[in-house]
Amino acid sequence: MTDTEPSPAVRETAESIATMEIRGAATIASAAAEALADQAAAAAEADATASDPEAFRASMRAAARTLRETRPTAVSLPNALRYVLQRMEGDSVDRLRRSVVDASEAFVDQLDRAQEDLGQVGANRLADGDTVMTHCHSTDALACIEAAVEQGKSISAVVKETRPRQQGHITAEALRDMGVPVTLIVDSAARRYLDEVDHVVVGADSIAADGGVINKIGTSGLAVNARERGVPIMTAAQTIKLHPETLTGHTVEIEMRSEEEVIEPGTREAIGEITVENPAFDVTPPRYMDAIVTEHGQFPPESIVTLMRELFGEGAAEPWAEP
Ligand SMILES: O=C(COP(=O)(O)O)[C@H](O)[C@H](O)COP(=O)(O)O
Repeated sequence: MTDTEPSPAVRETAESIATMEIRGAATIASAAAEALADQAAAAAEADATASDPEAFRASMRAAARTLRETRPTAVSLPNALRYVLQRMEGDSVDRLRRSVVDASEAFVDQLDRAQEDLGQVGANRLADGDTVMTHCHSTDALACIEAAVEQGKSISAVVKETRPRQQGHITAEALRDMGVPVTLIVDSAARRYLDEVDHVVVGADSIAADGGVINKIGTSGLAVNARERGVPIMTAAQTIKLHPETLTGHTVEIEMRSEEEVIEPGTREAIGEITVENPAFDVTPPRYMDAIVTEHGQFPPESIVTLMRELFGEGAAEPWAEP
């Protein structure tokens, strides 16, 4: 390993995030934090970095940049890197390594606890006998449904399959395994089924300072339809989904993915000059979202900026940048 080369585990994690083998904002965040702990262990043993604190720090920043560049939309990824790198301290490589490993473990613990806590808050919004509609696969959204089931409430689910990657199938299986009766539908059937639904529950990849919710493509259309049918919609999102850069006017980059996720393999030539676009996420304006459920309680989207300022101050540090 040279002084800035990422460890094999960091490269593997970055590759798995980019190819969506590791996916979903919370899962991406914990994998990134764990990869930094691995980088710290590898750098503490490598010739170039084992006895040079500055070279060790540089290798941690480089690893964070490699992870950061994988997917642009879920802010949980840079927030995880920020959390760990901001706690890197010490004047020897051994102390630096320990601080990174401790911060990584603390981050992952915090993530698990936050999800459990927000699950309780989200569950309080659900009543015995309710049917919920889901979009994509969100572990935060599932935590709300699971907590409701554990409270003894009987919950059913209508699950949108979520083209093009069909993460709805993961949700359907997870709910089935919780004992929740599941009806799987294609995305375009959502409005038809909204009349049979009491709540829509979705997750978030990022939440902007104005309360806009950035989540899997199709969330905004679902939210508008839910409002039109009078069905409440909540976003379950732990606070690592709050996007601190939006406090200073930045917008959230929407990832564009390959056309191969949309068209049948081997059909490109036959399709000819048709342009295929594949945005992975969209923005639901705050006026179409009823509540953002976090580990600190539920918020009307327009007031989330208060929590964001409290947790992140006025903006976002970039501890992975070269000094
Ligand atoms: O949009 C997605 C996943 O998109 P992708 O499959 O493209 O990563 C999820 O709703 C959020 O990431 C929240 O997930 P969680 O609640 O698990 O953090």
